[in-house]
Amino acid sequence: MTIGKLIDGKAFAAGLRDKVANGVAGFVQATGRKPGLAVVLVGEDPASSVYVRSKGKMTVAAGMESFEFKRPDSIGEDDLLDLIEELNQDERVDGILVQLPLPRHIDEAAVIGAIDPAKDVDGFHVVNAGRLATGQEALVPCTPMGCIMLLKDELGDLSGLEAVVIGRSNIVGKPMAALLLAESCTVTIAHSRTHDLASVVHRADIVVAAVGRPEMVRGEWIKPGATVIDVGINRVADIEEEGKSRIVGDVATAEALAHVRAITPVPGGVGPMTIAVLLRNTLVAAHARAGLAKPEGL
Ligand SMILES: Nc1nc(=O)c2c([nH]1)NC[C@@H]1CN(c3ccc(C(=O)N[C@@H](CCC(=O)O)C(=O)O)cc3)C=[N+]21
Repeated sequence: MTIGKLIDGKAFAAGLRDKVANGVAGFVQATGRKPGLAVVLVGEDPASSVYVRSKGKMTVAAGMESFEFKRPDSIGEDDLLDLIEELNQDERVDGILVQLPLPRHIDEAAVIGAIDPAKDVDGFHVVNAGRLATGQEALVPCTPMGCIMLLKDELGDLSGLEAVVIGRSNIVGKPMAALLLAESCTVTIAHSRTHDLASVVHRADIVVAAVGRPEMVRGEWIKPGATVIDVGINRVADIEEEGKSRIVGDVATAEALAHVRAITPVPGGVGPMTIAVLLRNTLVAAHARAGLAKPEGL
């Protein structure tokens, strides 16, 4: 049996961050200031803290200004909304990211809705979601945008291809489907209520798995020669070493490799792309806010 290829998202993301760094240098020359990204973290979740730290490091490495705001779990919604309003008004801030999920007592939609859409580098505001859905210029959610970049790099023109997205979240599934549709794919959104998921997936030339269930998509589900993007990041107990954990995706990668043309690994696939696109979106937002043309090649 032939073996498919692993898509090196880590390397692709590094290349994208280099392009962003070049674009940042141009922006600094044109405006005399650095693009700025503000990240807001509520609570002490260790995994979230790790991601926020790594975002901050990569922001600075790309030549941008990083502003981090940590607030306790106990923060009231009003105080969080006040912070966002401050960041909306701050001229040094081009991008605002509020790390999700938020504590249960805070209305996530209200917080996202308070972000200036021009600074919404996550692309979660309804204005950006609506612009994406209607084919207008928008800030696009980082993870789906990263997936599209990997797919176009692997396959070239996507038009006419059968794409199945598993998962219907506002963060990945829905914007992913909108982007695939914009590339003229035939798009199906499958989810937890879908009947006979295996058969639905078997139709697909492109599979995007974003369900958050470890290795749920099995190798035999995959149509021979399909390209698979695994968005899942699931921490599971390591059976080899007691007390240790490892990260697996939503796809049984080893099985799938016997069927696919190409598949993204976890880790080292979509995850690094998410942060690289966040930097890209921050640079794009900075250009728009400064009245400059969109940076080329990004
Ligand atoms: N407003 C908001 N925007 C986000 O974009 C957002 C968020 N909230 N909340 C949390 C999730 C999670 N997330 C990840 C980003 C990069 C990796 C990543 O780089 N992962 C590496 C390393 C994985 C590891 O070893 O821990 C990989 O997959 O290779 C993972 C997860 C962004 N998120």
